[in-house]
Amino acid sequence: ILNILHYPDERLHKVAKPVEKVDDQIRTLIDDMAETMYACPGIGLAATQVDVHLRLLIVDISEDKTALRAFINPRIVEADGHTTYEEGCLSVPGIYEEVERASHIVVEALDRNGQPFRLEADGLLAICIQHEIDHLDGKVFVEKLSRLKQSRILNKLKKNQRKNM
Ligand SMILES: O=C(O)C[C@@H](Cc1ccccc1)[C@H](O)SCc1ccccc1
Ligand SMILES: [Zn+2]
Repeated sequence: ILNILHYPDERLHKVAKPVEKVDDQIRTLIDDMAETMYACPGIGLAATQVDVHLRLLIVDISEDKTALRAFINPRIVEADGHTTYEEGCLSVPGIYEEVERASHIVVEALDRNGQPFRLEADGLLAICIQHEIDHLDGKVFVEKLSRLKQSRILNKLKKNQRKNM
């Protein structure tokens, strides 16, 4: 199980670098990230969140954890429509806020064997992939909200940390 960085950790703002070679080390990282994600539980996880600043994310929105997909060097090549969803984030525990994103996307990426693929996604899968790619670009969903909401969230997180000390 890998340690997940918690907002407002500055490392969550680092921009991830492309994966040069899809080798066994990358495949081990994918497996470790999947184990970590399922344990939370979560339906998505970006390498940035486990302090590995490489352009790699995993998603599995299936109920029975049988649809794990790895996206290496993902690029959104088409994005249209609008949808809002009450998002959460494993790096911002306890915070859920409405976020607007594209409702349909086409993503190109490499899979865990280094093979290129193209995926069309709608609904929760599209939302999740956009949320994870934001992590690779050093963005956390709470930063899309108003300044007022962000300050209230930071205060709440600080209060939670004091409580857990
Ligand atoms: O922190 C993450 O990146 C994992 C996120 C992925 C996600 C966020 C918003 C909307 C969809 C996916 C979640 O914490 S995974 C937990 C979860 C589970 C079911 C539905 C939404 C979020
Ligand atoms: Zn997140």
